[in-house]
This record gives sequence, C-alpha cells and structure tokens, in this order.
Amino acid sequence: MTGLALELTDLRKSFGPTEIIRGLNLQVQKGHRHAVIGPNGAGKSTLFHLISGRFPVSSGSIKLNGEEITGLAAQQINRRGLSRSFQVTNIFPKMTVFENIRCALLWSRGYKYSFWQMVAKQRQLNEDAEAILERIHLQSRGKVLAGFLSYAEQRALEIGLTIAGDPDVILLDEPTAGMSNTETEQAVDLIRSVTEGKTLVMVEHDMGVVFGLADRISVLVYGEVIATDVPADIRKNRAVQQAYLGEEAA
Ligand SMILES: Nc1ncnc2c1ncn2[C@@H]1O[C@H](COP(=O)(O)OP(=O)(O)OP(=O)(O)O)[C@@H](O)[C@H]1O
Repeated sequence: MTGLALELTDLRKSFGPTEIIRGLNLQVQKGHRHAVIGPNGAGKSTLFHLISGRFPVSSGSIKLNGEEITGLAAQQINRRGLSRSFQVTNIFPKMTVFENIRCALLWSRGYKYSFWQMVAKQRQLNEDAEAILERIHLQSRGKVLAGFLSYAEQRALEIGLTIAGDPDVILLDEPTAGMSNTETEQAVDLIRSVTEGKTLVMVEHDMGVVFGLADRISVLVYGEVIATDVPADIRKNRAVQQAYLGEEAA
C-alpha cells in the first residue's frame, strides 16, 4: 500500500478571533497507524473535526486518498471511505448492541427505508452485523441494550460502529481514555486487529498505547505540527521533549 491516505496543507481554523489550528501540515501514509499527540488544548479534537467535515476549515486543503475533500459534508467524506469515532461515546443506549451495529451498516450503505428492499437485504445485513460483533468480541452481547454494557464494552462497540462501513481511513479519538490497564491492553489488541490493512489516525494521551501502536507520531503544539517521525525518533526529538513529553521521554 503506497501513497498518502491524508494530506493536510496549511490548514487553519479560527473560532471568532482566536486561531486554533495555525498553518498545520500533516501527511499520513496509506496503511500506517499514525498517532497525533500534544498537550491539552493543542487542537487535536478540532483537527479531527476538520478532517471529518464536522467543522468547516477557515483555509487550507485536506486531501483524502489524493482527492480534495475540503468543504465536503461529513456524510460525503464518510462515503469516500473515512470514518471517525468520538471522544464522547456515540452509541444508542436504548437499542441493543446488534441493532446499533445494524444501524451503522444501514447508514454507511445509504439504504433508504423501503420495506421490500429491506426484506431482500435483511439477511446479508444481519450476517454482516454478526461478523462485526465477532470482530469486536461482543458476539455474546448482541441482545443486550447498549446502555447496559460496561464502559470498555461501550468503547469497543463504538469502534464497531466506526468500522461498520468498512472505511479505508479510521480516525479514533482517545480510544482508551478512562480505561484500566487491562482494558487498555484489550483495546490496543482490538484496535490493532480491526485496523489491519487500513490507515489509522489516532489521538491518544496514553503514551504506552501511542508508542505500542503507532508507525508514525505527529506532535501537535498550539495548532501546529512540530514534528512527525517514527516513535523512536520522536522520543529523542529535543523540541518534542521540551514542548510535550518532558521527563517522560528523557
Ligand atoms: N467550538 C469551539 N468554539 C470555540 N473554541 C473552541 C471550540 N472547540 C475547541 N475550542 C478551543 O480550541 C482549543 C483546542 O481545543 P481541542 O479540543 O481541539 O484541543 P485538544 O488538543 O483536543 O485538547 P484535549 O487533549 O484536552 O482533548 C481549546 O482552547 C478550545 O477551548
């Protein structure tokens, strides 16, 4: 897999008079697991909102698989193969786990409600939903209301919703936030398996997760990427140590 999955050039985003993303450049290679790290308030979530089309950019360019997506709506970007999770869980708590996945599949395939179409596609849809439940290790929890899942299971379901449309590029926002060590280890294994052969861009604060999963790390400070490199070299980078990692990396 070669070429760029994402190419962000001189990206800017202001809220009122305050510029939050300030001439950001970022390239993500196809097939890489790429982590974006940086201090609180650096603009990581805002960056995800820009890439996924949730917020319009103030200026600059975003290319997905070589094609300009700047200015497209979130749904159009999703149809082009980019899917994102949210820091705050995005599941329907009063629907079962299985129904949540089915909904994500329906949405990603753009099915409009038509009874006969639904009947014809029902079987395939159910099989595909079961397959996703297996991939996220929730096959025994399909009939449970999503709101009754443990927190870690809800995060796994959220990953299931994100991968339901079989995206090429997956954006995960703090996928292990709030988890115990054991839950984090399981989440890392899950993320590794569901992103095999895909491109992953991940915002994450847990340095164990970042250095364990990422092929490349970009460091975002005050709305700019100050370094992008392999994990070993990010650890050694002086500017990064000073700006962010501090003693932890020394
Ligand atoms: N909709 C908004 N309107 C105004 N300011 C915003 C908006 N969204 C984010 N900001 C500001 O932009 C800055 C960057 O926020 P953002 O959430 O992107 O940072 P972050 O790097 O993801 O932080 P954290 O690691 O704490 O999640 C913050 O100062 C925040 O207050």
